Parts: sequence; structure tokens; C-alpha cells
Amino acid sequence: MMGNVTYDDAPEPRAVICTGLAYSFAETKAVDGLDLSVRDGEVFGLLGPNGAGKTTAIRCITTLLPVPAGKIHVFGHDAARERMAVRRLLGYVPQQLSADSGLTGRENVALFARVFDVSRRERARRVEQALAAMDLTAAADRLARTYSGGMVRRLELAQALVSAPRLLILDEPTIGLDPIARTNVWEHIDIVRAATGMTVLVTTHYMDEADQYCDRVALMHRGRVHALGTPDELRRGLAERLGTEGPLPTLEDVFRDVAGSGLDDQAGDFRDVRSTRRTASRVG
Ligand SMILES: Nc1ncnc2c1ncn2[C@@H]1O[C@H](COP(=O)(O)OP(=O)(O)OP(=O)(O)O)[C@@H](O)[C@H]1O
Repeated sequence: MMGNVTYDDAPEPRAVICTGLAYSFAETKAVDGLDLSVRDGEVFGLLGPNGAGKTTAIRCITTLLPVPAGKIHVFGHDAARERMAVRRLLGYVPQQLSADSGLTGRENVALFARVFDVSRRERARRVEQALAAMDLTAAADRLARTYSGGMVRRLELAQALVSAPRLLILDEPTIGLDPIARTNVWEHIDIVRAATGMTVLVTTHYMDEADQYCDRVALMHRGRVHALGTPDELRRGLAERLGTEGPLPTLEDVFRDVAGSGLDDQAGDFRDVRSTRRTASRVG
């Protein structure tokens, strides 16, 4: 493995530390000994093909799934024993649609502000701030069902941001979006991050996006991390190993090198295809 999770000389605190995380669905080892360390303030990409275990790992970190084996700490809080403390620190945008099409943009964000216990006094201001940060002020009184796919994604980001999380967790934030909407979503995430210093943990199987927008990435395959580093480090590492000159290999090349021939045939299954397509058609 390139890079090392246990030896990480960045200053404390860590936003997320997973050690030996494992989670199985019956016979399927979805997560199988995952070690991960996300630094405070970085954009960290968890990459991998369908079925690699990204969503399951994320759901354990958000405390939506229990932690049957291993440990997870979020800013020092144990995800198994201090679930509420962990939840208070994070905003989560799942793959599935989380906006209500029958409510306006503003009502959707206000609902999250109430659910996440934003104080009454702060609520109205925070809702407007979150809408403005995602460029949705002008559309705030329209029903979400009239929004484009990109606007829906930005609305879901506004919902997750209204509680001012220290850690924003995004599961495939750009799936099903056209290239312009994809760039637009990333640019909005970037602006908020620059303004607040929040940490972003994002899953994606778009290697080009990870290369461009993530500070560090972990390549996940069959439930565990196989390589870790900045996109540049990983690409240079592969070029050195192969002894090639000229343009650096892409992150996708790195991934193929790491995952080997199993990547095409064994990653994901029918359920993965179905869930990915369902999500894509909803937000698209
Ligand atoms: N609810 C479930 N019941 C049974 N098996 C599941 C369930 N959720 C996930 N799995 C299985 O666990 C493995 C990891 O799935 P997971 O959704 O975590 O992967 P992923 O990397 O997030 O993939 P995707 O890109 O499709 O979201 C897969 O083999 C999947 O079929």
C-alpha cells in the first residue's frame, strides 16, 4: 500500500479515524478491515467501483449503521458510544434523494434546520445563508419538483449545511448530473469550504473529479483501502513503478494497477447497478 494510515504526521485533531472497520450483509463482507484517517479541513475522496463498500463505510461513520467490528472516531468522539455527539458534528448528503419535491427550496432547508436543532433565534438567518451559499435564493420559493438535477443537488447541500457542520459527508454528489452541473456542484462545495474550513469526506467513482477536487484520496476495493495519498502522489508513484516517461498516468490507471483484473468483473452486482441507476434517474 502506498502511504500509511496509522502513521500520519499531520497535526491533530483528525476529522475521522477508522481502524479495522468491518461490516457484513449476511455473507457479503461490504467493509472488510477499513483503515482511514481524514485530516481536519481537507477534502478527502473515498474512491472505488460500485460495490467497493464506500456507502456502507460512510453509513457507519454517520452512525446510521452500527459499528460491529473496529473503531470509528469523529473529531475524537466514538461513533459507537457517542452517536449524538457525532451526529451533531456532521452534515450528510446521501445518494438517495433527500429533498421533498412537494416543498419549496426554503421549506426543505427550514425543515432540516428544525430537525438538526438549529436554535429558533438563528434559524431564519441560517436558512437564508445556506440557500445563498448554494445560489438558490432566487429559486427559494419554487417547489423543489421544478428544480433541475443540479439545483436539487445544491438544495440537498444547503440542507446539510444549515446546521454548520464541521464535517460534510457526500455520497456520490454528482451522480447523474451533466458535466456543467457537476463542475457547478464542486465549485459550490469549494466556496463553502474556503469560507468555513469544514472537512469534506466524499465518495465517488468519478476519478477525474477526485483528481481535480480532492486533497487526498483512498482507493477502496472489496471493502478495504488499497492505496492512499494525494492524487499527484499516487499518479507519480505509479509512473515511477512502471518507469514510464511523459504524461503522468491518470488516477484511473492507478486504480487499475491497484485493483488488478478484478475491477471489471467482480466489482458490484445487480443491486449496485439498480441503485445507481435509480438514483441517477431521480436527480437527472
Ligand atoms: N442492504 C444491503 N443488503 C445486502 N447487501 C448489501 C446491502 N448494501 C450493500 N450491500 C452489498 O455490500 C457491498 C458494498 O456495497 P456498498 O453500497 O457499500 O458499495 P459502494 O462502494 O458504495 O457502491 P456504490 O458505488 O454502488 O454505492 C456490495 O457487494 C453490495 O451488494
